[in-house]
Amino acid sequence: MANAGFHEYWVLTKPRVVALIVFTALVGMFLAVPGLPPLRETVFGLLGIWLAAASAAAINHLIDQRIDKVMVRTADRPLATGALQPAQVLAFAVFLGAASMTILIALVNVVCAALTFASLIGYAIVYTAWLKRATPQNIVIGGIAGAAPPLLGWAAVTGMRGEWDWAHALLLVLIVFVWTPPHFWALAIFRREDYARALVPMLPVTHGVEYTRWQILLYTLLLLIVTILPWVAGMSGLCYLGGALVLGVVFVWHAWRLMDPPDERYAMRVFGYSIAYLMALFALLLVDHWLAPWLRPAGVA
Ligand code: HEM
Ligand SMILES: CC(C)=CCC/C(C)=C/CC/C(C)=C/COP(=O)(O)OP(=O)(O)O
Repeated sequence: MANAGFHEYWVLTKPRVVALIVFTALVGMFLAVPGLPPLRETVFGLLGIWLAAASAAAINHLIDQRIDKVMVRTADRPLATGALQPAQVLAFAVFLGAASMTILIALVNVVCAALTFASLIGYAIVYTAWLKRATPQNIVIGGIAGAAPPLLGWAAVTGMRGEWDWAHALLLVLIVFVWTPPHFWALAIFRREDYARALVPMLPVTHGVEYTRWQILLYTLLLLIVTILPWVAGMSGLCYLGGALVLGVVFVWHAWRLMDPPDERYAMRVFGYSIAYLMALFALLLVDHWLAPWLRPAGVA
């Protein structure tokens, strides 16, 4: 357990993944209400969601120790190298999870706390301990947990009371859900030998690279369609629609090129684009909501 410090614990929280997750929750909060969302629910809601996602990420490290040791991409993780011991990681994850639940229950609301807890269990236990090892559809089903944060943000500021417009939140969840397979499978194509060695049944290992490329193309096309829905539902305006179409067409173009890629690393370019895509798409939702209300159909908040 030599040399364990802040950095090792920070790495356990998958900080960059969780940062984007928290951003999608923030967008869910802003789109939930006209004007600014309430300050306390926004600040503590984001803190609670961040702590829960970080806790889930730490549990993922704990459960995946054996796999992480075998894969080149993950071999330098704190548990794989022995920089941290399993008991330390467990204590850290429980602390983060308990802090999250305390904050959400005391300062936000129970609906948000319950949905956040379900997402934590969904990713840390259902996906990591079970689905990941069981089926090549692991990340499709497990993707529900990673896609939930816009709904968690929405729940934080509305408590899901009253009107039914929280169905709009489900559109944001649907977008992240459909985005997840091309996001992950692009990386999995490049890292397929890692997964094969670790005996993890990811799609490129079980069904081959060609089949996975087709799936990526199909999901990016579906994503292009699904991202039109916020405009169809009157939740977002033309500013969003235009941006979403441009971003989506570029994603489809990348997926199309991946069918016959210029080089082996091209899959990682698609993976990199997927991250920039989601960031930009959610930023667009926010900008559209705030800066371009005049482009939205009359009467829609
Ligand atoms: C089941 C769902 C998901 C799977 C299986 C998955 C898988 C992965 C993997 C394997 C990596 C590479 C991590 C590394 O090399 O350390 C990654 C990176 C990343 N993922 Fe995902 N992901 C999922 C969902 C999400 C979601 C929902 C978000 C955000 C909303 C997200 C955002 C990111 C970001 C920002 C990175 C880059 C991290 C970095 O540069 O360090 N992912 N993802
Ligand atoms: C409470 C809440 C909002 C939870 C969110 C859950 C969360 C942190 C989702 C992130 C998804 C992710 C990084 C999956 C990769 O796991 P992996 O084990 O396939 O990847 P790895 O090999 O890099 O560990």
